[in-house]
Amino acid sequence: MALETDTMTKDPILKVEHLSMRFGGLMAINDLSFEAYRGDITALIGPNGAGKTTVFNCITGFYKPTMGMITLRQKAGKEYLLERMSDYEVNRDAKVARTFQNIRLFSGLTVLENLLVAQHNKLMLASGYTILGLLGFPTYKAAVGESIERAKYWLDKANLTDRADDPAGDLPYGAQRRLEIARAMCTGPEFLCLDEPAAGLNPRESLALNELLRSIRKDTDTSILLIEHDMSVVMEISDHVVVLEYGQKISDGNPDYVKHDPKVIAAYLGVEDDEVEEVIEQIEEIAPGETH
Ligand SMILES: Nc1ncnc2c1ncn2[C@@H]1O[C@H](COP(=O)(O)OP(=O)(O)OP(=O)(O)O)[C@@H](O)[C@H]1O
Repeated sequence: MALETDTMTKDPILKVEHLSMRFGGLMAINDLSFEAYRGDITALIGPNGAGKTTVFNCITGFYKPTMGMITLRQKAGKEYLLERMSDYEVNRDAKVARTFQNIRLFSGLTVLENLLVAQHNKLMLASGYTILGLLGFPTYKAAVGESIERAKYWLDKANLTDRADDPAGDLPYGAQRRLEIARAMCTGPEFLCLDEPAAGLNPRESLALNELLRSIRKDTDTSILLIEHDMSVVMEISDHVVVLEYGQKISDGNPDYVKHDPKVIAAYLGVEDDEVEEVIEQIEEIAPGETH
């Protein structure tokens, strides 16, 4: 299969090798291999039921795959075999953060509190897990200051500073999505997995999301893997796209390559491979230049 990405110069942060996941008689993921590169926004796309969320759940320790290896290599070179780790360890040790299809904020806490709670682990570590630590340790005080600075930084990046004291549950939907991403960023992840971040957003909210994701790519060392149905988001912000159908990879490359891949067109239009040429001709007649 052609891989239209310049893989020679790319540094993989995530390697998925021969991943399979069976649910009873259903092979949800079947011998899937792909890489996500450091600093990139990689999109995992495919029709409904293709297996995208299952891949996410395997990467983030929510499912134990039936077979296969998932290796995350941090910037400093340390490697983690994610398929052997719990969801908690994947987050704490490998520094992989995620969001879910359905929003999971603390809706009764304020926006700022949500960002501070996300840094609880770091603060407890700095306290030495003792009351004396909380009261007197300079390391704890420094960690508190750092957490507040980090929260302020992500409030600003997510364009939520003016809503900092409002309950998270009162925010419009698009702002809640950005808050979830800001909260994940407050944990200082090396790898951020976003499950349909643009789902249900209006065009303006979608633009604000794109801006936030671009600023993560530009201003931080965090690499992003996202599942997305909204093709305008995928094509606009992704560096690399992996396409699944029935649990298998059908295309892998840069957005332009994937967009014109007949297999991808066929999968999305729900036609057989041998009908693709005919469909492409029809598309060419309706919208010249949209296909090769
Ligand atoms: N816990 C589970 N138990 C049984 N079957 C499951 C489970 N999770 C997913 N599946 C099945 O695995 C297949 C892949 O599902 P998955 O949710 O990963 O697809 P998806 O590409 O994320 O779909 P969508 O775009 O609709 O969210 C589906 O047939 C689904 O019904």
